[in-house]
Amino acid sequence: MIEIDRITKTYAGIRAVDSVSMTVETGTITVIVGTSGSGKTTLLRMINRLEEPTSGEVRINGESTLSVKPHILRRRIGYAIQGHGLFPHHTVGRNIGAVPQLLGWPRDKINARVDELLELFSMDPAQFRDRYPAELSGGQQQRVGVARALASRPDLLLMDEPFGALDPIIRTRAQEDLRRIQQRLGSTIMLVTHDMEEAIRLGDRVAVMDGGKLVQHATPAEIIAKPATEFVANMVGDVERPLRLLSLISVRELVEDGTAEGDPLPAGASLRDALSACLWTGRTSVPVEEDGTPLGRVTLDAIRARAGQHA
Ligand SMILES: Nc1ncnc2c1ncn2[C@@H]1O[C@H](COP(=O)(O)OP(=O)(O)OP(=O)(O)O)[C@@H](O)[C@H]1O
Repeated sequence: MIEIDRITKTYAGIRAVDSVSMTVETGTITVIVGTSGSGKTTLLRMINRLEEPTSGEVRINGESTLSVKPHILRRRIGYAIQGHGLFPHHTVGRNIGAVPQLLGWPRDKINARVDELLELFSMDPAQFRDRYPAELSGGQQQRVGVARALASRPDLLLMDEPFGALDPIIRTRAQEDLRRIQQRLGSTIMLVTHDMEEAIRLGDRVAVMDGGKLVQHATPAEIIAKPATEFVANMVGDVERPLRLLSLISVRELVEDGTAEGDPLPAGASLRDALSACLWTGRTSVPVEEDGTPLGRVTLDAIRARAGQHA
């Protein structure tokens, strides 16, 4: 568990981060979202002490980060940034193995870990392990950057706009990969973005920053349905709120008996996907299946009623 306790950073009398407190549960993703200059990066960098707090503290599993030397702390906390920051003259394998090597892991264990991570990121180890960063696509470099940050199984992974440089399609894939890998490894992640869409898609919790203050810290569904301030409501975008809400609810929740025409949707698809399928086909319902077995259908009326309930 990560406890952030009234952490504050003042630059020349201005509070870049103003008494922010929050608790992050182990094995979850917290996304910090806010406009430019709201203090997101400063908050993140105080956690691994790349910035020293003016006041307040951070505790990781009960231990204050102030009681650990910063360079030791940073070996225990992964850090991935936009543009990945890979060492250009080191191979992919050496890049990923950098922190385990610093920690003195035996070579066999490092090699096994490098291959395990490459496989997790769908990159064939035999093909990629000995390449240099310049021989990879932008999306592959980004994956290697995240793999490197995860290599020593850190207590916490901090990510600052990790997908900022990726085009929209690769970005969506990178987000899905991160979710899958986080669930597989049980990692605890804090990720900064200015993109509410990304926050809602990735976060177990979303922390919204405005002018250095934490204005709301809640689940994506709560953020959408009950924005704490006008600023949060604006960030979510009033017009898109029903659609965002539908994207968080699975078709399984609204499936009913009966048949429908057209290609079936998997039960894990979102109501937004179901709405899209209805609009695209001009039909008022869509069939639903699970592992090839028909489950029933979901209707446009049911989707409309659910969107109107505001979670
Ligand atoms: N080293 C510094 N010296 C003085 N002011 C700083 C310093 N670093 C950040 N600030 C100020 O602190 C505030 C918060 O900056 P921060 O980088 O944390 O915001 P952010 O939300 O991450 O923004 P962005 O999305 O643009 O990166 C800004 O007003 C910034 O100008």
